[in-house]
Amino acid sequence: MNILVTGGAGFIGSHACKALAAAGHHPVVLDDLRTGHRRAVRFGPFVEGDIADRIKVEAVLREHRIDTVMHFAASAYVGESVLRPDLYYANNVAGLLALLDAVRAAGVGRIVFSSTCATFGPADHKIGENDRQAPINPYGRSKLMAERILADYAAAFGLGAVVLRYFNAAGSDPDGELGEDHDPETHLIPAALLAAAGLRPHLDVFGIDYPTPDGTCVRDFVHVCDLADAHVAALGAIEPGLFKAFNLGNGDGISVRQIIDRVEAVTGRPVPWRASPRRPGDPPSLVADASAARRELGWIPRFGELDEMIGHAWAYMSGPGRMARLS
Ligand SMILES: NC(=O)c1ccc[n+]([C@@H]2O[C@H](COP(=O)([O-])OP(=O)(O)OC[C@H]3O[C@@H](n4cnc5c(N)ncnc54)[C@H](O)[C@@H]3O)[C@@H](O)[C@H]2O)c1
Ligand SMILES: O=c1ccn([C@@H]2O[C@H](COP(=O)(O)OP(=O)(O)O[C@H]3O[C@H](CO)[C@H](O)[C@H](O)[C@H]3O)[C@@H](O)[C@H]2O)c(=O)[nH]1
Repeated sequence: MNILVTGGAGFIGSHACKALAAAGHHPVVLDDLRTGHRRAVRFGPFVEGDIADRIKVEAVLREHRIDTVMHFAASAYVGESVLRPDLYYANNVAGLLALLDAVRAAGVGRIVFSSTCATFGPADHKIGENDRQAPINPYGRSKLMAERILADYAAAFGLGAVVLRYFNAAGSDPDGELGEDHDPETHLIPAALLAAAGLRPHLDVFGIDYPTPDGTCVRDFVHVCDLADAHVAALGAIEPGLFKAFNLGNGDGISVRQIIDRVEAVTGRPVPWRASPRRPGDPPSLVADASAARRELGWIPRFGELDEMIGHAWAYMSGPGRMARLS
């Protein structure tokens, strides 16, 4: 299939392109490089552009005879969304509407969408697809609005939509070709690795007084290659006029303190850290029940071990090219 991958120069989108190409598909990347990298586009053509540019997007869809759109492009930082909600609603909601105009105009009827556990509110149990979605930050609300738009377009226009709600993406391509490369790096595991590498003086632990076993936030980490595999599987689940959503995680709740311990064990280096105030918008705990994805998509995570995720991320970060860019 010919697949338009918006955000394919980013962390998860680039890994999805690799998996799609390995499965015999043809990924075409559309990305404006606001947080992604040209060097991460290696598995098909690259078009530099904004998802909100309807004319360009429609032309790309027609030129490459696109069957399916995989929509990764978004603004995706919880903390930033609290400070700049305007950016999040513009890119994640208005941007999606523009993209969907082009998709309809070009007669493309299939979409896979990157959603998030941030569309759920705080929960004290593993979160299933039918749990109440009550986001507590603008990022999560923008993604929930996007889900609702897709569901309404499926019902009204016959669009086939599969929504994949990732929990916390982690790790990197075991071949070392791709990895997480954000500037500044705000995600927990790479931030802890930077502290272990001596490239940050310390890791700030945002809140040590949460109602969790050790007082720090709990998340469910899922390997980026397992997320990529889920996208390949999702292609077979798209049905005209239907909206389907799947939660993707390993079902293991891991705290920030536990991440520090495992990063120290995997790297063999200390992670200096200090307690800092809570980060606005952070739910105490988010852990997935991904049984529907296993059952209906046949999704079987290959890299469910946390140490392996940290090891792959560390191998990528300590590789010569990346280290040279960081130091
Ligand atoms: N990283 C996570 O843990 C996580 C968890 C849940 C959901 N998600 C979602 O997965 C998707 C990918 O996240 P990521 O971690 O790879 O982020 P990323 O920032 O690495 O990738 C996003 C890519 O989209 C591009 N982009 C953004 N806005 C664009 C626009 N208007 N036009 C064209 N390109 C644009 C960026 O340049 C970048 O290459 C996002 O939709 C995010 O909300 C991520
Ligand atoms: O330097 C840091 C970075 C993070 N954290 C904590 O570690 C946890 C995980 O934070 P991340 O920023 O790594 O990830 P988030 O859970 O905020 O966000 C990620 O998962 C979200 C779903 O919750 C979104 O989908 C988003 O795209 C993706 O970045 C949070 O409790 C955060 O406060 C720290 O203590 N110190």
